[in-house]
Amino acid sequence: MKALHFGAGNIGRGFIGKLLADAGIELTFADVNQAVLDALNARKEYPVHVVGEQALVEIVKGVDAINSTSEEVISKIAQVDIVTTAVGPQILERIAPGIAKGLAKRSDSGNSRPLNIIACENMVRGTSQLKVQVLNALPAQYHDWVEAHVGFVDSAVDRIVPPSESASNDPLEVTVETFSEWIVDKTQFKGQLPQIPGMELTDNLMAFVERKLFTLNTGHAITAYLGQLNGHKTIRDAILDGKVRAIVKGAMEESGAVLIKRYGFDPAKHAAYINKILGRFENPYLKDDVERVGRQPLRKLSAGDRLIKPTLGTLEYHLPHPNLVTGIAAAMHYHSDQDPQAQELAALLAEKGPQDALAQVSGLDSKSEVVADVVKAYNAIK
Ligand SMILES: NC(=O)C1=CN([C@@H]2O[C@H](COP(=O)(O)OP(=O)(O)OC[C@H]3O[C@@H](n4cnc5c(N)ncnc54)[C@H](O)[C@@H]3O)[C@@H](O)[C@H]2O)C=CC1
Ligand SMILES: O=P(O)(O)OC[C@H]1O[C@](O)(CO)[C@@H](O)[C@@H]1O
Repeated sequence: MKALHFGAGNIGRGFIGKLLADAGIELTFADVNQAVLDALNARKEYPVHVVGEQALVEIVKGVDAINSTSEEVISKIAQVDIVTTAVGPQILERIAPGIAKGLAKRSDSGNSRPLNIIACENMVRGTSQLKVQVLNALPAQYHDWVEAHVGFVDSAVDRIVPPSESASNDPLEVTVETFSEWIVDKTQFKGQLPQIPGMELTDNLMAFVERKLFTLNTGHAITAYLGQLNGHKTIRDAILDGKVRAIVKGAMEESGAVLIKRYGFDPAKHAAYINKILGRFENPYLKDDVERVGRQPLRKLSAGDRLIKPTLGTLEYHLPHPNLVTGIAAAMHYHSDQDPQAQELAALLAEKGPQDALAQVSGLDSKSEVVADVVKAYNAIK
């Protein structure tokens, strides 16, 4: 088996790429970070520090790398059996044209072996969104062939992998938590279902995507935003602050009530899932900055993402949402000199004020009660 993985970053090296290589799959990374590409091609391996009760270092072997903007990507797509991505939601549209060219070459070369593409991004059905972008870039004469031979498989990816503070300045070293969960939609594969240890196959993906995105990521983001407001630099410090913890736990429970209603989750099991996540946020072995988790606040305040989607669910089922409201208000106060979206958010708030800025970013009705509640919380924080 051969695989091409776009995005040799934290999750790419620390989780998805590691699972593929450990399964004996011949793995090539595609990235744009030349230092990472050169190091991968020079060494063909890299260390993963799995931190927890017992820290261990696992060496990922038999990997190489190509530049994501090169023609080599096209020939790789024409030959491999699996393509995975972990580039960030906003980058998917940039890799779609290269994937389209590769699929055309695969068809023209008469390669009828099934190819499965799995986007591993913090998105709801990110691969289905990538499929639309690939088909938009692919001449219509190939579309039927793609439907017959290429699976676009949605997934839920869960492992906390902060940027590694490599003591040895190794650009490849990555530090990961022990916990990991990669769940893929088995109904979308073409050909044989691959048996990759650590990759769970399900026919009920949406329940798992929403459980992860609207529990872990919802809680994580609110921890980051309240953490910054309370002067904490790391997620651990923030979640150990009782004021922050109470609101984060409350928000995950409010979002959880929606998930329990929508997917019939067992309430006791879901409460345990929430408590396990709070423990993961406390992880003393991970150094995770609030800036990483709070990055790109416009994306995180958008309608289908971790703050607004759960709140819409509470409105749909007439469930309480005071802690989600506080979390949204805290997100609106997020600031970062390095994050263009944080600067854009601040400019929008200065120009339009909280009510209209929130409505524009989230798609919520500016005249709605929930927007009024958020504005009140936003001004109270101010
Ligand atoms: N870090 C984490 O704990 C988790 C991250 N994720 C998701 O994984 C995705 C990646 O996140 P991270 O690994 O944290 O980010 P990262 O920034 O560490 O990795 C992204 C990689 O993509 C590369 N890249 C940028 N443009 C590219 C292009 N055109 N072609 C190929 N590669 C390109 C970057 O050079 C970088 O190496 C995001 O969607 C994130 O939401 C999901 C679960 C956990
Ligand atoms: O990668 P994003 O969506 O910007 O957000 C970072 C999130 O990804 C994760 O790393 C895992 O989903 C969380 O640790 C964090 O909430």
